[in-house]
Amino acid sequence: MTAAPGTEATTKAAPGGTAAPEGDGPGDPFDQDLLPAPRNAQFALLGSLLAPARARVWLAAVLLVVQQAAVQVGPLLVAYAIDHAVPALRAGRHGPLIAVGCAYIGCGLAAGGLQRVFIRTAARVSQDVLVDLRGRIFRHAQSLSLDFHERYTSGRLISRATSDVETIRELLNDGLDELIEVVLSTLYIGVLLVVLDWRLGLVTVASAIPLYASVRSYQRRSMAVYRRRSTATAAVIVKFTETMNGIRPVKAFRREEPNDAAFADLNHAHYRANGDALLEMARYVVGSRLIANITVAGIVVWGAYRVAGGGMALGVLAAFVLYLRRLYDPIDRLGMFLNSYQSAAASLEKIAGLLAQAPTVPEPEHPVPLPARPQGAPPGREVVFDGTRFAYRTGGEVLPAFDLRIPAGQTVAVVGATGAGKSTLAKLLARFYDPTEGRVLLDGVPLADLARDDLRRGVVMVTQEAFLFSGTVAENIAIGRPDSTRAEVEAAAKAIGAHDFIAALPDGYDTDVRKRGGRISAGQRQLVAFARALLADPAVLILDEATSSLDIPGEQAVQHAMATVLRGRTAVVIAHRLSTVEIADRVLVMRDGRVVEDGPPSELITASGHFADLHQAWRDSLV
Ligand SMILES: Nc1ncnc2c1ncn2[C@@H]1O[C@H](COP(=O)(O)OP(=O)(O)OP(=O)(O)O)[C@@H](O)[C@H]1O
Repeated sequence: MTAAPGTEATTKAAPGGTAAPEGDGPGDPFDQDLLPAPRNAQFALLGSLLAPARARVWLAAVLLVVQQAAVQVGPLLVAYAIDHAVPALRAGRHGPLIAVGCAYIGCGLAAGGLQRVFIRTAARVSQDVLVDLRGRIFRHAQSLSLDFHERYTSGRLISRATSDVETIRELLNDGLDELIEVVLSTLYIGVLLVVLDWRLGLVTVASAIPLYASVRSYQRRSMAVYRRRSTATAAVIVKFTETMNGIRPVKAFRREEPNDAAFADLNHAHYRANGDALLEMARYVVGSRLIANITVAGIVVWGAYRVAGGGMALGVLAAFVLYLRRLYDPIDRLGMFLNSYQSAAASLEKIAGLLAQAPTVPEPEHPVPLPARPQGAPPGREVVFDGTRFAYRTGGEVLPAFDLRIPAGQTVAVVGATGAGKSTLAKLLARFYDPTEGRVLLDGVPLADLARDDLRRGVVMVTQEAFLFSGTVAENIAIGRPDSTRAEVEAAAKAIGAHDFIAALPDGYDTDVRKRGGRISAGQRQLVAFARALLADPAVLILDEATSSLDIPGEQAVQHAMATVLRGRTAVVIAHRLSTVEIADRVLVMRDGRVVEDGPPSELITASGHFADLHQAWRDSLV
């Protein structure tokens, strides 16, 4: 047995359900949101996400280049109207003004049409990227080994897949086109200004130097703030999900108030990080507007003197001022873009760190098939622990040089004090972990060499939490063998003795286990888990027997079901009940990661060893 039910696969829960990730100390990367990744992994990730949409990205870029050209013609037309169409009008010629008006409307329509196509193309690209990214996070998180999930909490994973993906969505949907637009319009306008009047143009271009410095300093300062904000967001999500996951211990230990206080602290830290981010943004906007306004004022004054002196046409000055507005207006939006860029960069870094984690229990490169069972051989398969040593990443050695042979078809009950290493033995046999040294063999084939499908068919572990997924009772049983028919599902349930209670549910086998009326008791959940295992029909079944005290009829039903599911295969039961030990062919007593007694139950009971003492204690507890 390991942690409290429901927490086994994530973390060891502290009282109150506020699970703390286990770490190697202050330097443990798993204490941080940011996991170690190769340099520039985030750019490689972005590149690989955009690669399938390369053609669309180019199309969007070309559309934007043409669209911006159409947009930037406007002030030139105004200059032409002031300097040429108005004098022509004074001379009685209407043609130039009508031509300018039509050209203005034409450019506006073209820009609008192109923008529409661009938005649709960009939206497709960003949707594809997001779907791909979410899928990659889910698939990768699922493929990572149990030791990863025990250290990196599920709350953090959720925040990677939700809030981090969301910030990337914001960048892709609202920020990226903004940046390209700003860069393009700056280029167009810069060239047009120098062409219109090179002296004033150069002054404007010179103003880019302090503006660039302002952007760079904002970027530097805000990166740290955005990292902090994204970590604070994740902390809020982690606290929320972990508290709700552990709502039972929260209630049992009356942890509501301390939890409220802890959540309020995290919420406040998030508020402060958010406030700091906005403050940085405000500083940037104020600074860059000041630079822009000083430049505009200087140009208007100098330009006015030159117009008055006849060195410059009025229309050109008007176009200049219009262009300056267009040049400086996006500065605030550039800040907003940098804002979402910083958030997205921080999120992308975290997601890249997650995706860079390799499973510690990898699929074999050259899988070895399980040998066919000879005719007449006993059912099940032989299990051998061959010089197996094992230590969790966080902690000392749990199994020191472990040797064990379980012949095919044998039912072994494993008993021992808490922390003796029983669950660890079971998890090594289910290949949740690989041994630090030595091997675990199934009919002579190391588990590490078995293909995933062979391993799934070969070894099944039923944990005591008997987890039910959302869906119907029938679907939950069919997880054991997804291609099974309804008749096979019902046959398994009948064999286990679960049919009657399932038939009595509001919709029988089609009852949704998460909906009202579909709630089933702990003992019934165990029966569903047994039916699932029976349907899977593995060669080796590992059972982490529930310790929860069932009522007597419930206990009897579970005992009967257990006997059914264990029959005809190799079985390892982490036994907590006397009755379970009695149905075993062999009992292993474990202490400190070693087998200290090994034999049939009847022999061990009469001997004067550890098992006899345990047996006596059980008997006494039954009185
Ligand atoms: N995920 C883990 N990370 C680090 N140490 C662990 C982990 N799981 C178990 N341990 C440690 O390994 C040792 C053996 O634990 P194990 O769960 O195998 O014992 P057990 O015999 O099944 O005990 P119980 O009946 O209480 O579950 C214990 O000292 C435990 O603290």
